[in-house]
Amino acid sequence: MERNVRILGAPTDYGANRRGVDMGPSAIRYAGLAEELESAGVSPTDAGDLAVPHHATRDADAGAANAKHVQEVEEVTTSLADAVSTALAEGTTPLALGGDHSIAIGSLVGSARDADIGVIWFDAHGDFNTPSTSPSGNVHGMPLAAALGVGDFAGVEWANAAGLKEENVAIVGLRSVDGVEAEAIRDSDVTVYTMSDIDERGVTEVTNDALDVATAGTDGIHVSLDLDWLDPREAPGVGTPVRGGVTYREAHAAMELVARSEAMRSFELVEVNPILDQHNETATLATELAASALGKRIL
Ligand SMILES: NC(=[NH2+])NCCC[C@H](N)C(=O)O
Ligand SMILES: [Mn+2]
Ligand SMILES: [Mn+2]
Repeated sequence: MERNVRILGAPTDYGANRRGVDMGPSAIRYAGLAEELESAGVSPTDAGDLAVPHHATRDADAGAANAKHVQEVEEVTTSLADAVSTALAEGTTPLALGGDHSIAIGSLVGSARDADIGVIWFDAHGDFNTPSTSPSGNVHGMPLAAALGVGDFAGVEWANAAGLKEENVAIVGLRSVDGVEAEAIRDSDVTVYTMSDIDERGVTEVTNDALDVATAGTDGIHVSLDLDWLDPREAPGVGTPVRGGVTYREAHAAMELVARSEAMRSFELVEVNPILDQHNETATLATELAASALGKRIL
C-alpha cells in the first residue's frame, strides 16, 4: 500500500541561539520536498505551517536563562504533538519540518500518544541537557531528555513522551556533548553510537544495531534527523556545526536501512538554517535524505 506522508511545518527558532532556522520549512519546501517524496513512491500532502508566537523583540522576552523561551517551545510542541497524533490516527506518516530541534518534543509526544515507540536520533549532539545542566539555556539541546522525563523534566507533562523507554532510544553519530550531559547519557539506558563507532564498524552495522534497539518490542519508530549529523562540508546550513560528521553516502546508506526496516511511523528534519546555508544545499540534502528514508530506490 502506498504510504501517505503529511508534511507539518514547524517554523520556530525559539530553541536555538542563532536566528534563521525558523525559515527551514520554506527552504525545504522550495528545495523540492514534495517532488522528491513522489520520486520515492509516497504521496505527500502539505498541511502547511503551525502557528508560532511572534515577539517584536526576542532576547528581552527570553524568559528563564536556563531554558530560554520555554513558554514558546511548550506552545509550539503542544500543537505539533496534536498534529502528529492526528496525522497518525488518519493513517498518514507525519513528517515535521523544523525549526530547531526543540520541535522533537512535539513529535515524540504526538507519536507516543497511542503507541509504544522507539527512537533513532541522528545527530552530532546528544540533546540530553536539562535546564540545570545546559551551558547555553537553549532548549534545542534538551529535547531527548525532555521527552524521556530526565532530571528537571520528570513529571513535566507537556514535554514527556508517555511510555517512551530509554531502552528503545538510540543516538547515532554523537561527537559533541557537554560535561554533565555526558554523565546523564552514561547514567541512562539510552544506547549511543558515536562517530568512533561508525569509524570502526561502519554506518551500516551501526544503523542496523540502532534499528534493533528502537524496534525491540515497540509498535514503530520515530526518526529524528538533525542535519548537523552530517559533516559541515555536506551540510553547512546549520546553527551548531561540528566537524567530523557522516558523509553524503553514509547518510543515504543509513536512511535506506531505515526504509528497508519499514518501522518508521513518524519523521522529522530539523536544524536547517537558510541564513547559514549556501544556495539551499542543506535543505536540498534534507529532501534527498527524506526520500531515501521513505524508500527511494535507483532501480
Ligand atoms: N539540536 C542541536 N543542534 N543541539 C545543539 C546543542 C548544543 C549544546 N549541547 C547545548 O546544549 O546548547
Ligand atoms: Mn545537533
Ligand atoms: Mn539536535
